[in-house]
Amino acid sequence: MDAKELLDGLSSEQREAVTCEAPVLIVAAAGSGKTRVVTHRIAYQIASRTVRSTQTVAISFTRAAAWEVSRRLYRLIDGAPPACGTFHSHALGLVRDGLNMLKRSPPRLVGDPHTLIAEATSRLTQARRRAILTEIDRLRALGYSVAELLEHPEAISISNPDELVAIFTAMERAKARQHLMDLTDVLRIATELTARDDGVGEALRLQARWVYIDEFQDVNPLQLRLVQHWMGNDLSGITVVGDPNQAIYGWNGSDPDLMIHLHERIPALTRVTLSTNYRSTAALVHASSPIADSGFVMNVKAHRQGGQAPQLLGADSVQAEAELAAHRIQELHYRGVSYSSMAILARTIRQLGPVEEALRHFDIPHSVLGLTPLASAPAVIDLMRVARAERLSITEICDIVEEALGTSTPQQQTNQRILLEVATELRRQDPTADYVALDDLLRGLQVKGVDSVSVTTFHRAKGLQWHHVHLIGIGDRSYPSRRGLAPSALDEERRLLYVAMTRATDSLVISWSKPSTRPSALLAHLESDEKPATTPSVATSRGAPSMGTRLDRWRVKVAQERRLPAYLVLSDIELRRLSRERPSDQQSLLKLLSTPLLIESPQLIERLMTELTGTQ
Ligand SMILES: Nc1ncnc2c1ncn2[C@@H]1O[C@H](COP(=O)(O)OP(=O)(O)OP(=O)(O)O)[C@@H](O)[C@H]1O
Repeated sequence: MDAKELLDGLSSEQREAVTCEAPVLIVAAAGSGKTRVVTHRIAYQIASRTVRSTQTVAISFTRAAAWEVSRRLYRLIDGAPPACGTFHSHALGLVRDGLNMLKRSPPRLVGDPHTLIAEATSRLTQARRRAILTEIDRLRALGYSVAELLEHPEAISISNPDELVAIFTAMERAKARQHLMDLTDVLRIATELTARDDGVGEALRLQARWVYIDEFQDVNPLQLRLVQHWMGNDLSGITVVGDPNQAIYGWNGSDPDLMIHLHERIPALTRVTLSTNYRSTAALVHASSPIADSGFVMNVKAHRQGGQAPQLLGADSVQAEAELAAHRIQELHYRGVSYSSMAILARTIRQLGPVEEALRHFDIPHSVLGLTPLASAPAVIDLMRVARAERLSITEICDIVEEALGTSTPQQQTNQRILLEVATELRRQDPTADYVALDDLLRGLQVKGVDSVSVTTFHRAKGLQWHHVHLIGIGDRSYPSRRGLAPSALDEERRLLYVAMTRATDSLVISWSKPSTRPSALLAHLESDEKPATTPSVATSRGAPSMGTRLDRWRVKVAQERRLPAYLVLSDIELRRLSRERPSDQQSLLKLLSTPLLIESPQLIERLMTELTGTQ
């Protein structure tokens, strides 16, 4: 595409973000088209010869995001696109190239360095061990070495810092002894190599004259330091895009202040704001915006007008809440909504269990934690099983997929081709990748053409969107969790809820279950806008269950007897109608029903009547 074409279809603020001169900070609201802007900006600058592709680097936060950027650039750029990858994949490339030039072999990569210090931590309780290791990870992400910590023990934020330093030292020694490096070391070694005052450093620095970083709010000091050295301490060619309101990786040392105060490091920085949300209806933007306010006011505007405010629902138990979500999904699907345009999101992986169970119970196709139908397609499962069993490298995987393509059915080939495309791109980004990295990438990918509900965590939902989203576990007693009560952690939980709420394009349900009796305090502004809805699963506060709860239990019982989804026995709409109208005879009951199963079964009508009138 030529430079002019690349501006087609962009709003005026997006055009400004694409065309303005670097260095630039693009502050982008949720749903404001960050990926479109980043990819069009890179392509535009290459097409207008402002930057050279070979000296350009695009950095994303996840493999899935890097893959998406790379995929789009292939379509937008005539010729070879620039290097796209995550911080770690770029850093691995630098370590490999740099050490190669120095004729040294790179240390072997170890996934989890904590496994190396089992002995040094064996006396500790589980909780203390976890606290120390988490704190070591945080300090390392901030760039601290053992020597630096000895000079600045005040940086350690847990009790008995000497114990932490001793364990940190043991970990570093174990890695050195076995010639190992972990992912944090990869960033550190890459930084040292790029900072070298010799031909090696010079050659590496040539790669990064222009750098584009997406999701900049999640950058930690170690990552920023790498970029700074890689660019030869000249940040004039940098473009960063992000939203401080979506910073959710504090545990990894990331700090939205790095973005908010970037102009202090780069005085020539131009700031462009993308304040229009193209994703969500005005009602949803209105509902999520107050949560976003973290001293970084953005005044988000909605491109789409109208819409419904989020629905607030309470349930009796975690299981009832999960069933509620499943019912709603089934009902929407019944009305023609595709499964893949719906998602159920939770704060923690643990909360997804009951949801998965409820969806399985109702035979609703779903993908948990982004394990997409591509990853679960039989042809892909078979190949990945071989890859895992034989611990194949990415090159070997590409070979076996290519081989399999020759003998597969056309149906198998569709998924295998996508797999090959993904594996080939991963090999290009990171030739040292293996089956673990590919597995990881496949989990994060949304594949078109297969219909299933996404069930995932708030963290993993970042950057994605669905038409209808249901957030579970957002009650006054459960969100934020007790762990989130320190002021900085509380801020992060608030931002996390903001990320989750802004994933919905059209409708959003927010639910909770006992012991919570109302929505999280973070949603107080919604409660005053709209009285929380009562739901089929809500029980009265004390004593006898409400009519809604009784009818819901009744339909679940009948559904189980007949091995049917509950919505086919009695839909949510009918259930609410019956709770409200309370018909006292069969004739008025029949007028309120539309589900064929009930209408055609005198026996069920009689049982339902008994339930409604409370006679046993
Ligand atoms: N100029 C535009 N006109 C119409 N739709 C647009 C425009 N720009 C972006 N969109 C649409 O808005 C939606 C959100 O875009 P995108 O996912 O890139 O947002 P984002 O800024 O990355 O959001 P988030 O940070 O919340 O993940 C997408 O459906 C995209 O196609």
